[in-house]
Amino acid sequence: MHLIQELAAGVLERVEKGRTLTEALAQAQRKQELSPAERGALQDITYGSLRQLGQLRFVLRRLVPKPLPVPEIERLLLVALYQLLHTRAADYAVVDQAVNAAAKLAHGKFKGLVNGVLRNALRQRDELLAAAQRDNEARYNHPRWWLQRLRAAYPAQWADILDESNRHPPMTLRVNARHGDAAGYVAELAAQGMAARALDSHAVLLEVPCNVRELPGFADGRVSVQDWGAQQAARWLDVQHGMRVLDACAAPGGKSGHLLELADIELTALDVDAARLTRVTDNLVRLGLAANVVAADAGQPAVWWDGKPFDRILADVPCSASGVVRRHPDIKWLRRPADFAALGQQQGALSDALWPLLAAGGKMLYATCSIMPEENRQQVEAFLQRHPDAQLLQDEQLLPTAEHDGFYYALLAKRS
Ligand SMILES: C[S@@+](CC[C@H](N)C(=O)[O-])C[C@H]1O[C@@H](n2cnc3c(N)ncnc32)[C@H](O)[C@@H]1O
Repeated sequence: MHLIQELAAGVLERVEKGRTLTEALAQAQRKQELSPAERGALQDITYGSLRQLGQLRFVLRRLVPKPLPVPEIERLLLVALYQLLHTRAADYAVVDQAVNAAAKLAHGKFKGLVNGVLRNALRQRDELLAAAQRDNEARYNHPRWWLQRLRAAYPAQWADILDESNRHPPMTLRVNARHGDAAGYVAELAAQGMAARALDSHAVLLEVPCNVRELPGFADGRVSVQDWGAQQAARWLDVQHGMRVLDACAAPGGKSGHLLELADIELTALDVDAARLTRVTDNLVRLGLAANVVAADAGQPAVWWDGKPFDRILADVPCSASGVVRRHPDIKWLRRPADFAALGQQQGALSDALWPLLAAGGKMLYATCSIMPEENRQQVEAFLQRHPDAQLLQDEQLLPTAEHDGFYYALLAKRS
């Protein structure tokens, strides 16, 4: 098991240096042949450590007031503290493994320190956790600047949003409307001993997340995994048979698939990232549906657009992803306050570039998985100022709850 601690500490290091958790985990798994159980353990420990990083750092500084000269030892301690404070792993085993892992670093100089710190953590557990509750970054496990922004935007809800963002995410399914509905699929799951409930006509919330291989009909495209908040996009766009539709930021293709399930449309699924775009193709193959899949920059339509206007455009623009932090706990530590200016610029430029591609009387849905107003309502207000032929039909800020992630949608119509 000390191998898992070492790998987990390495994943934390790569995230600290700016890699996403998904990339860092994939790299660790490529480097080392792991059994399915070890892969699961590595995933649980890294996701958990990043979810609780504010608290773990606070506890570590209480036990060792100054950062250690060897950052690998710091990360090893954070991982071991996560295991001691938040998992059912046997205390003695966690400490032994961390000491063995420390023996391999810095000529074993910190073996004794690692042993002492972890034993102190166990002895002082209750006091340390109580003290962490009194420090906002430790209590809410988000950077201080993030707390301030959220507090300003949501004076009444900020603490609930943060608590929700620190929970494990729900696993929600979208039943392919071409093959069935939520009520029928819930019954099918029940017959297999899997508890679930319908959220609407085609969305199903699983009581316990599972591997997709256990889902009846997954391989045949009868069902997909998609958060309920994300499922609102295709519904809002209200696609009808025969329409020309553009999904301008399509990868990995969750919303493209949903749009195609709802009507026989001519869909262009575009994304600038050719590697991510292969996942759109894979998803559509599994669903047995087809689109014109294009690797190109949505902001440069002259390069790829045939000049025929679209009846519907989905602009699911790149964003801070602040509404899906519980699925990607690295996000809150990777983002910087300065990112919002660059993201806002990109969001405005993409919306402006896409607007001329929309037919008169057509609709464009501006979407983000962010809860920050500067990426959402404020972007749309500025867009409406720049485009007098645009009318806001409806917008909604979804905040993360037990049933869905945080999303923003604004449905814009082009005056005829
Ligand atoms: C929020 S994700 C889209 C999620 C997708 N709509 C879904 O439901 O599965 C944003 C996507 O925008 C893409 N993107 C970023 N800049 C782009 C650009 N200039 N043109 C096209 N796609 C872009 C990214 O590669 C990323 O895949």
